[in-house]
Amino acid sequence: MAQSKEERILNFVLQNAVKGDPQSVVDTIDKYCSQKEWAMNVGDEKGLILDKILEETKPSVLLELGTYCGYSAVRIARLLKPSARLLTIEFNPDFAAVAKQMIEFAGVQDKVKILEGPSETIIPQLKKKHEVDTLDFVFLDHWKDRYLPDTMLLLEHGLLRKGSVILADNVICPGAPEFIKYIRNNNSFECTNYPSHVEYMKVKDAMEKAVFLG
Ligand SMILES: Oc1cc(-c2ccc(F)cc2)cc2nccnc12
Ligand SMILES: [Mg+2]
Repeated sequence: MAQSKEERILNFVLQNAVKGDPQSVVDTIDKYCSQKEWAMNVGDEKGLILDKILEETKPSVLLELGTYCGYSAVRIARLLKPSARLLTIEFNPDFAAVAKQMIEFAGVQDKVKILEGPSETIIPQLKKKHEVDTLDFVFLDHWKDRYLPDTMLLLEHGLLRKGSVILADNVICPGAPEFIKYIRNNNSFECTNYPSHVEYMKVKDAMEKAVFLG
């Protein structure tokens, strides 16, 4: 079978990054995707915003929606304290297979667990099947029309607590207008916008942070 773009990214990492060094995996993916083939990783510019918010929040239990090749899972895991855990949901089995190898090569597999399937099915299972009480940090980076319904699911299933941080990628491009309209008009959330650019491009984008007030 012809190689996919995601397999080409993985192979470039396996051949050029340092095994067990998450920073080198992040840098190598950025190098490939800025010079050879564009891919929808959060990238280094928005990645630095993600890093800063993680360092301010110091989360222990994290959820990511949209694993893709595992770039942000590795980027997040490299900053987590030893006891912290990241659950990451990926709908596409081919992407999940690449991400699994990426995460293992980076050496962060003890902190990251990939949950394969649709977010609308997995979110309701987090408490009973994945031993989650509440989430400290949620990174929304999957299909933009799922941002609002999945946020509603998190609330409905009591997965957010006072101070839980939701960080959403791509609120300008491709955009998540329904999510933004809801979250900015909901008094239970304190929102902050972080202007940036689409990964590896000059096109404007932004991330939105929403802190749940309980
Ligand atoms: O960060 C992203 C960027 C884009 C994207 C695609 C095409 C463009 F032209 C511009 C931006 C799509 C994404 N889908 C899911 C998760 N993250 C995404
Ligand atoms: Mg994105």
